[in-house]
Amino acid sequence: MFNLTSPLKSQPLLFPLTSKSTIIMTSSNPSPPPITVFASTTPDYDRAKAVKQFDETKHGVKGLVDSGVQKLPPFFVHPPETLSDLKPRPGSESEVPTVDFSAVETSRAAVVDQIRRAASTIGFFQVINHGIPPELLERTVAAMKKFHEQPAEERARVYRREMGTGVSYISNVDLYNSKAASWRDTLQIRMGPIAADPEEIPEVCREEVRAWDKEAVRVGELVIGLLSEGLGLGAEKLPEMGLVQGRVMVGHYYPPCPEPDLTVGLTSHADPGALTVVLQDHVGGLQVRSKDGWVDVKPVPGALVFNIGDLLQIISNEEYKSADHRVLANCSNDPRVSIAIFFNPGEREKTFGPLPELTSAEKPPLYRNFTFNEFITRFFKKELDVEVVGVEGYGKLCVERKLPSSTEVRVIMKKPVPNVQPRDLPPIGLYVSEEVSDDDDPIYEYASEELHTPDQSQTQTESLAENSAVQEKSTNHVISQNAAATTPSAPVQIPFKPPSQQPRMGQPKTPATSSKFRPKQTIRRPRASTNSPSNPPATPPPDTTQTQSTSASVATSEETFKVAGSEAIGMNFIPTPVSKNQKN
Ligand SMILES: O=C(O)CCC(=O)C(=O)O
Ligand SMILES: [Fe+2]
Repeated sequence: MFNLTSPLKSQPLLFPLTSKSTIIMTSSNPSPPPITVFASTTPDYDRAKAVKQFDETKHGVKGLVDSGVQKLPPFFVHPPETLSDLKPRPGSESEVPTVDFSAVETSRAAVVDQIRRAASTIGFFQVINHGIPPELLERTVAAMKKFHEQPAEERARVYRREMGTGVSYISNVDLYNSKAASWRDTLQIRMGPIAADPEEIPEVCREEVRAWDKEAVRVGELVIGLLSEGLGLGAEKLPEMGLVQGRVMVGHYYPPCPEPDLTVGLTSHADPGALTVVLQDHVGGLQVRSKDGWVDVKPVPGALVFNIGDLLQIISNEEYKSADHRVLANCSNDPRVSIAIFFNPGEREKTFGPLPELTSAEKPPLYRNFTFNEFITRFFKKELDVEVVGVEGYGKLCVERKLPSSTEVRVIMKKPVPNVQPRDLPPIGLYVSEEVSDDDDPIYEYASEELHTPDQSQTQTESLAENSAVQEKSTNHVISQNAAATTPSAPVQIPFKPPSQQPRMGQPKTPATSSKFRPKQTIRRPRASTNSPSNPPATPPPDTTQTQSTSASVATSEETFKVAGSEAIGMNFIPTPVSKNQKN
């Protein structure tokens, strides 16, 4: 899954491309020399052109390594705020527990407890003795490695950004939108609810990935049952919600990196779906963010790594935690291979939200109900759309628009917002609307009255039950600090209209409740698109990369919006509902 940290979390600022950056590396070397990155900052460096050229080779990062590169192409160099934070806390790996499933039969309650504890703290755990034959796991990793190490022409045959066939080999899903590329290539395969035609899956790994998917579903369902018990819901409740039917598999290949201190393998993100399982090889580099800092998820032979996704965090009303995680650039001599499966609901129109069993007057729902369709659309909109970044001054809601180039547009809401508390803030996508006017300039509009005026006529309970809003994690994080500083009074629950009544993209405005803001710079966006995450356009339009080189414009492909700034791998494969005559 997109900061990008999570699509739901605060994003680092864009990499300033206009000036030379000096990065002081904090390594074990007592006096590390400052590393000066001239790369992306050289005035005549045409980043957009370089990115496009790289993409058009269709050979991925592996192709670069095979060509003998010793220095990173500049567009792989990450910003100082990422690079200065690449080490884990020493000795912290023990925080990700390893759970032995051979005890499920004999001591189920103990296993449930171990999983519950991990899911509600660090959000990650490893599972051993899960019953998947070790040879199958080894064969699957070897087959995926073989795919990525085929002759470049073979790989190039499936190198594509569009997902129509359900199979795509790609380097950096967000290549055209991210602030910096990552040292990794990926083979993505849709496994459910409508699996890719097996003939489309590269033969070199076809049999293995299908067998791995089958076994992973079995273990995934068991894990979801145990997680369900951990919530006190019995073993059936979560499994009955069909959370493993929509599946995307990603086979990542992280080639050895010549300058691993200047880039990453996979940027920090949280997975948006319900649950993820990762089969990783021996190399290592996966890290999860704990409350005290980054923690290694060390390879354990034969183990599967499980992590809670955003959807399960929401369903569990935050009993379970969807944690940020990342992969460091590979500093070993061996390539790293990992194969993840994202478990998502199979039905996009089904409604999700905190389970009523998990809410009460003391534990009110922290999110409102939504369809998975809506959730995932918001996920993909998040990075490029307006984002609340803080409360400035006395209760002024500050939103910021981030673009894939060096443009940032900051909009300060004029209306004071007293008593803003993290939980009171609305989901941004539902409240900030954007229009393309006649001259193609977007107009930002904030329905301020509607949003922030508490409706005193409703009781708190009613407002929570009927109108509780989906909360942005990023909003929560950022606002909670700022709001605490500016609004010390007790939280006030502010009711919101149901999403269907909120201003949306392209809907007519209500002048009485709107304030208009014009961004400082012209931003060109498509007038309309019918593309959906499951139905992306064939290719980025020709001007996509070019727009990135000009700081005042934004990519014009709907697909690039959806994956914007995100490494939400595989989520552009969001499954469509299974039609009656099709099955997995
Ligand atoms: O490669 C890994 O170990 C993790 C992959 C991951 O987090 C993802 O694909 O979302
Ligand atoms: Fe992930």
